[in-house]
Amino acid sequence: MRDIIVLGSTGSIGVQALEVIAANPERFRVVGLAAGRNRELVEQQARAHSVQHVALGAEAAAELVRDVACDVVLNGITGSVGLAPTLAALRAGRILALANKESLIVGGSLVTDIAAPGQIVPVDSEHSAIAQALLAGEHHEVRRLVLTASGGPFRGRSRAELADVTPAQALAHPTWDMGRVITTNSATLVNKGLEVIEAHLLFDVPYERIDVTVHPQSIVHSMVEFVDGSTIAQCSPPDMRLPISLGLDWPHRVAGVGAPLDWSTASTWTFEPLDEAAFPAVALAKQVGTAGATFPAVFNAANEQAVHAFHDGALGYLEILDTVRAVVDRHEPHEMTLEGVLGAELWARAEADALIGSR
Ligand SMILES: NC(=O)C1=CN([C@@H]2O[C@H](COP(=O)(O)OP(=O)(O)OC[C@H]3O[C@@H](n4cnc5c(N)ncnc54)[C@H](OP(=O)(O)O)[C@@H]3O)[C@@H](O)[C@H]2O)C=CC1
Ligand SMILES: CC(=O)[C@@H](O)[C@H](O)COP(=O)(O)O
Ligand SMILES: [Mn+2]
Repeated sequence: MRDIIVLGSTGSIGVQALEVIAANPERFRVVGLAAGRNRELVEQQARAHSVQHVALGAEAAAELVRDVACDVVLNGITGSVGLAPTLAALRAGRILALANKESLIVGGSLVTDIAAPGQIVPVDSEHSAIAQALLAGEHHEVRRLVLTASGGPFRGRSRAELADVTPAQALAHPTWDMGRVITTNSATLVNKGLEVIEAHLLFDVPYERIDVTVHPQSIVHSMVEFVDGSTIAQCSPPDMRLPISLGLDWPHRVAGVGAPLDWSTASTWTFEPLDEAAFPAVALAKQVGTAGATFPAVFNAANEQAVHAFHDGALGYLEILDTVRAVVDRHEPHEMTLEGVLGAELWARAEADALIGSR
């Protein structure tokens, strides 16, 4: 039996995690829940799962992680506010099933330095796929990681054709049903940029050996190419319950958690290069990832501000990346301490807000 704390229990990842846990009561038990503002739903979840420990807000979530014994902390909070709970889970010696990619990206070495080997289990579908594929060889035998991207709702459009797209259009993801921020990030390809940094930090592969290919069907969740020319891919219908279940009990599989592929009907899987002119986010992410220090935190924080402004009607779609780039270009890196990272984030949010306000 594994005791689980679910952070972000009221969101897309959290709700699906609770489904996996409820369907496998002989294997998993929830011992703590944390949410942001949705008190009604988290209290309902606590009653349904007989959970005594509930927290609201990121600081309270970190406190919950420190105070309540468990085997696994699933971090499904959205945004870099998930950093404190991520650090708390690692310091408490818990397995961290990590959906909240932002905490790893902004924390960088602050997170990787305190994580024991295998302590972070990726829940992000691409990174779960890569972790599964890596079981096929040794680290020194890896030639490259290939992350798949759906391409989002605007795949195939030129930069000019992106000028007038609306928040509602950006939220119409072609293959996944996710929260608002990550869905918007999929539409700008910022999500894929963040995932390249996430892959570098999780798997210790240099940026020049991490590629992105556009695969609109979201069936191949990512791939590892080995030195002998073999490529190992992980494939399944797009359903986050599979990587969530692996996160809860890595590397063991939960029978029936996802539907298998249907090989009895004709289907086509396609791959195409990313249009970097229309979607410059991956190149910018590689630039900030390579620069390191507080640059990834600034990239993420400026993007979070710009995404909120886009949904508030204060910024156009193309201005999201323009704003992020302008903030990154002005950044003087801070020291890689927690104070340095939080200071850089504050600076980036203020800088982004000023740019947004001046438009
Ligand atoms: N959804 C998906 O399929 C995937 C998501 N991810 C990643 O997983 C994370 C969660 O995404 P997703 O579930 O889609 O997001 P949602 O927006 O659906 O859910 C976000 C969750 O975070 C909680 N939250 C927000 N702010 C705070 C806070 N200050 N303190 C505590 N909790 C907070 C929300 O609580 P409340 O609603 O109560 O305010 C909610 O439970 C993100 O990092 C995302 O990138 C990665 C891969 C796939
Ligand atoms: C399900 C998941 O892991 C998301 O991060 C997904 O990858 C988003 O799809 P995009 O490939 O469109 O960013
Ligand atoms: Mn992903």
